[in-house]
Amino acid sequence: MATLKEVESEAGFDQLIKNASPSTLFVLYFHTPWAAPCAQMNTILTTLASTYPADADVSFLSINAEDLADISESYDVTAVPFLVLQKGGETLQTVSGIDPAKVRAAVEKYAGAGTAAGKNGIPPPLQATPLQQQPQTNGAGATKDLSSYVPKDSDPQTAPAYSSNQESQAELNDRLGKLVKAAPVMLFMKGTPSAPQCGFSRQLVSILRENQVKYGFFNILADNDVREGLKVFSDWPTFPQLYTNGELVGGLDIVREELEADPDFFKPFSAAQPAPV
Ligand SMILES: N[C@@H](CCC(=O)N[C@@H](CS)C(=O)NCC(=O)O)C(=O)O
Repeated sequence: MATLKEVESEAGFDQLIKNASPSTLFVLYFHTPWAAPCAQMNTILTTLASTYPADADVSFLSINAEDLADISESYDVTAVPFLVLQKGGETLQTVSGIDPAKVRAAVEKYAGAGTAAGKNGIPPPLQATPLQQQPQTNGAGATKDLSSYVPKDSDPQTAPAYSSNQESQAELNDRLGKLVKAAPVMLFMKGTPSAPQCGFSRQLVSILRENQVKYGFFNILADNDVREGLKVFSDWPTFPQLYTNGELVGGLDIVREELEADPDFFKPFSAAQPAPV
């Protein structure tokens, strides 16, 4: 059966791509060791890979986005987890964040379905049950984003569907407490970095990009509990909200002020620096 292979070096990656047949589908999975959602994505992709035979024309590669910065830069990776589907040197599709159904649908679209037996081994969220559902947006592309979703349960597969009445206040606070620490820099925004749904969020994404900050993000339009809960939890009424090491920095205006006062504000979180552990 096919496996998810860790790419060890840029040279190794180049070699793999160069030697591949033009018909091989590459599933490039960018991750970092410190981003909690990547652990879930790892399980999802390992299971999905196992549904294909070893000689299938599909190659699942896991790439540490920080250690192999040249590769992640060449694929415009600004947040993890991030998936690129590529064939014959052409990017066919990207998937940002954890969305098991979307990941599986994307891979199957280009590689065909895996084996039925293997499919049965895919955790439930990969089949029908979404981890969260979101109200339909205006169709601008950010229909679902869970990139830095940390489930309230220890088992990611049993994370609750989006619903206001399923989660007590204490449970929500517990989830929010984990979410704000899901990555050293966490951005709670409207939409996704590639498709922001609000100008303030768009501007903050640009600032993070300019400063080469590696960050996790959460689309608050995907989860109204998080949207409303975070306003109370952090006593901050608007979005975007930026957190570093679990502490609220503020919204767009505050981030601008911080940067004005200290242009190196993001240096500890910059792609140029080793990731804090
Ligand atoms: N000046 C604010 C602007 C942010 C803002 O006003 N956001 C509004 C509109 S996008 C908001 O989040 N409102 C609450 C909501 O939509 O839930 C900042 O510095 O971040």
